[in-house]
Amino acid sequence: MSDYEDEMELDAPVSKDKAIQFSSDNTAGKQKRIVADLPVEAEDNLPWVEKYRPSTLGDVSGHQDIIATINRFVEQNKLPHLLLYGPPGTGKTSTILALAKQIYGPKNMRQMVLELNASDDRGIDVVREQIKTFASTKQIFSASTQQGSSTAKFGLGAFKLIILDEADAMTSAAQMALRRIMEKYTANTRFCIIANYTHKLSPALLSRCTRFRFSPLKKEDIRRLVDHVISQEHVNIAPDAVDSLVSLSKGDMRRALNVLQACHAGSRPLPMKGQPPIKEADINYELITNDTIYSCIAAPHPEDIRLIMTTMLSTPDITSCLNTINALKSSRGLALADILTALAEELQTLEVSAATRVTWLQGLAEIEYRLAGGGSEAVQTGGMVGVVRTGCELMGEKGVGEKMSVDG
Ligand SMILES: Nc1ncnc2c1ncn2[C@@H]1O[C@H](COP(=O)(O)OP(=O)(O)OP(=O)(O)O)[C@@H](O)[C@H]1O
Repeated sequence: MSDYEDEMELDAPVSKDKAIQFSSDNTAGKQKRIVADLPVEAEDNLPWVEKYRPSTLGDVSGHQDIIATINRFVEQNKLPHLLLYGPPGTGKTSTILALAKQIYGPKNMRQMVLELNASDDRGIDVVREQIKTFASTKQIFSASTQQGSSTAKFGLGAFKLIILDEADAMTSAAQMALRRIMEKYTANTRFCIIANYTHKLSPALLSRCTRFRFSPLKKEDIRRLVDHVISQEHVNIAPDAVDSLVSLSKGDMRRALNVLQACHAGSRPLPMKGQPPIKEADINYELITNDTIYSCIAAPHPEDIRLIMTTMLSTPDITSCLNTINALKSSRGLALADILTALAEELQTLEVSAATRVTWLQGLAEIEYRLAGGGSEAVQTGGMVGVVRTGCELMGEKGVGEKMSVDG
């Protein structure tokens, strides 16, 4: 799509409802995020992660300290270069987009914000050409014309904003080039670097930014948005399934929303007597259960993990132990990597001697490492049984057996 067509699309008549629209500008070979007004129907078709993306800083779940500090920067008109880092799906991109919207207002974001996904555009040419061109051009409107933004009040409209998403994928040459550009254009540009890992970023770049770590979201923060989406989208889900969804998301809001949407899409409307329903809210969907959530996430069910653990702890005969586990793995379609994660958590709940615990943790960590490096699933399954049994031998059969009977 040409820039001209982009403009036409933004100028098209629309309803009052607004949403962020994404567009891939293939001509420039880069991803661009475009803020546009969308009709309500178009908004309905968005994936829930986009439909419910926070549109103001106040909508961002959790990270209260970070949001408060960023708000203070804006109030004092002292926005530094930012580095937002942390695990996926915790709100880094959402936070900076909400901030940009607050500073410039939705209408001016296209002129004032350049968003580059460094995974695609990681070369030195991008830094040299695209960023330099954008950073060096002057803005074409004054702060006072920016409707619906806090810019006029705070005078931040003087700055353009460059968002470098997934910057840890940039080459080191591009990072070197970037640090010069950051310095050169500080008078009229602020950079926001987003990354999962800071160790892949050059120290020179790190020292130029104020860093904020986005930790995995707390369960209550995920639950609040999940509950909101459930009621907005009329999802029919059992309460214990919501609990499982929230804890299996492990602090990743994107994962929680994607799984919820996938499960909802998979649940069929129940047959109704009389007239067919007119509104979405009137349709009754099949109940989403705990099992639906586990199979959608492809996580092993806690009962299966408990059975695997009990088998290993109580069966000294390694061959029959392996046969039972392999049969369960193939009947339930379980992957060893998933079993290891859940098993390590489950073993932690047992009261065992320090020597046994160390043997288990160290051994499982090694197996996970070998598996990630391409080790054979069958051989490593044997390794897992060996590690757990070695820990049991250290305690003597009685110790572990007694604990298992206490836990039931
Ligand atoms: N803190 C949050 N509050 C509300 N919604 C969130 C939050 N974090 C993530 N989300 C939801 O998850 C989606 C993905 O979030 P976002 O793109 O901000 O994650 P990210 O931390 O930048 O992840 P990545 O490192 O993978 O780029 C958003 O569209 C939003 O719907």
